[in-house]
Amino acid sequence: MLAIATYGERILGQAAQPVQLFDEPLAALAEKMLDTMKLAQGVGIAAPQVGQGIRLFIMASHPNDRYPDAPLMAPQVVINPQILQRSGKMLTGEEGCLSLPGERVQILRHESIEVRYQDLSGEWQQEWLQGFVARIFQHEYDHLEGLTLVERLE
Ligand SMILES: O=C(NO)N[C@@H](Cc1ccccc1)C(=O)O
Ligand SMILES: [Zn+2]
Repeated sequence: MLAIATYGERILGQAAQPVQLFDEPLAALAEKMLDTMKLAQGVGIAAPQVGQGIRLFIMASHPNDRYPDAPLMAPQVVINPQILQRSGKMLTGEEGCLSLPGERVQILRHESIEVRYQDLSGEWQQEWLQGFVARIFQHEYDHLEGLTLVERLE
């Protein structure tokens, strides 16, 4: 569906802007991002990766060829996310990035995080995430800050 920017493209190094309008075009973008992510066998995707410099990403952990052990969750559209708390405990785990095709690297992340974000209707959600889903959230959040796996390599 949408073209995915690859490492080195300017937009991946920029901080994204907060979302203000929770309108139909935003919902349409989220839908296209989900389709694009599924086609690429992904478990998450951030708006800057499809050329949109806004603070929106999708988390959609599900077992597939690339992540056979991934837990199944309903896809979640995350808008204007905040990380409120980070566990002291850190875990190293394997990550890939749709903007770095073929790369799989070991990355250190917080084991659990408390997060707050808006959904497509603008409603605020607040919850604790742990494990692989917390990992995806941290990975996607990095994209909104203009960071990729490359900047996270120890
Ligand atoms: O590139 C993206 N999202 O930005 N997609 C990654 C998401 C991800 C994050 C953390 C661990 C594993 C996988 C993917 O391989 O589906
Ligand atoms: Zn990525």
